[in-house]
Amino acid sequence: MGPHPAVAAIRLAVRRVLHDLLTEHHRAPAAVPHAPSHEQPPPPLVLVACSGGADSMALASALAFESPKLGIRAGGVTVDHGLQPGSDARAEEVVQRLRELGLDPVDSVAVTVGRAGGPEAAARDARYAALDTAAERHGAAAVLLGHTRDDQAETVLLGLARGSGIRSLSGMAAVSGAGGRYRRPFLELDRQTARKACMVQSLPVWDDPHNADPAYTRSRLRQEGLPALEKALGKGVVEALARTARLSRDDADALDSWAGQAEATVRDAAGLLECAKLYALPPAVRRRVLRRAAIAAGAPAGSLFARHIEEVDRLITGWRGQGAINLPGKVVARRQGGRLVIRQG
Ligand SMILES: Nc1ncnc2c1ncn2[C@@H]1O[C@H](COP(=O)(O)OP(=O)(O)OP(=O)(O)O)[C@@H](O)[C@H]1O
Repeated sequence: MGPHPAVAAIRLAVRRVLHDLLTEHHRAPAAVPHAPSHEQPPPPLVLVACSGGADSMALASALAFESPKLGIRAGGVTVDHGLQPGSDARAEEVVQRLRELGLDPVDSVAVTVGRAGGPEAAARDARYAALDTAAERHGAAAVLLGHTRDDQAETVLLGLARGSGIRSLSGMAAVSGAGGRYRRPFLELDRQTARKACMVQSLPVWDDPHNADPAYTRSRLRQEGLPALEKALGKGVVEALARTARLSRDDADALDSWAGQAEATVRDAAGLLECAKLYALPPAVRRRVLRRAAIAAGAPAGSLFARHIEEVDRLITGWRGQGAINLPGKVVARRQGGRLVIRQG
């Protein structure tokens, strides 16, 4: 008898990602350029980022099962955010469970969570910094994350509510981070499947109280928002939102690339943006050109919002002699004699 369907599903999702990694690994140029060609590169190491929750425990179990069959080494990392009493002991428990699955090396990394951008963003920043460091320390080819289709649906809704365009509707990428380090094998898998896979494999899981804490936006969306949407629109809404993410990502990528090409055509010989040429661009392309120019001038991408760009855009499309626009990073945009000047100071 084969494995339970939920276990088969998580293993298949991980196997696909491991296959991709192996293919990339064998295509990559040798780390030592003049090494004799008969020397095989060492087998790649893949780490699982594990909180001890159902999604990442299911991921860890599937990685432990699939990796030896492909000659891949598998390890794990758990991050202790230090936000709850006893979090260090829980992290040690996660380490224990990962070792019991046969993963090696397994690290527990304690981080200090700052305050920048709110508690959720600060914890995420600290976590990714710790995962990056762990991946580099071990020379890992990839770090697997347990985000599911439900997480993706939540991310799309959060992006929609921000009102900042299709890039924020495109959710999380299956591959992201420096050199494509982060992989999300469960992005097309629902949370219930991961939970079920843990249950039938008798894997103990830890339910993070933050996930149910109404103080957090994502928790409210998870507990109240999505269930209400499913009630109103039907169960298919999660899948539809995940599809929206995939389609929006392709659209956003295409528009970004169009804007990259358009930017060169709207600059004069001195490199200044010509307002008349900007005006002639489709609004979606023009706004992207303006965003690129603001970032190139020193505006931090993370604090440059759609409303900033809309204001700069009005210097082109709603010109009535208005003054300079102040942007984050002390960047100023002003219109001068048919040119748009965006620079710091
Ligand atoms: N403390 C942590 N240590 C290591 N990895 C983490 C930690 N918290 C989250 N991750 C990684 O990020 C993914 C998404 O985390 P998030 O908190 O959004 O979801 P979650 O529902 O808590 O996930 P899980 O059920 O796996 O705990 C996790 O599946 C895991 O891969």
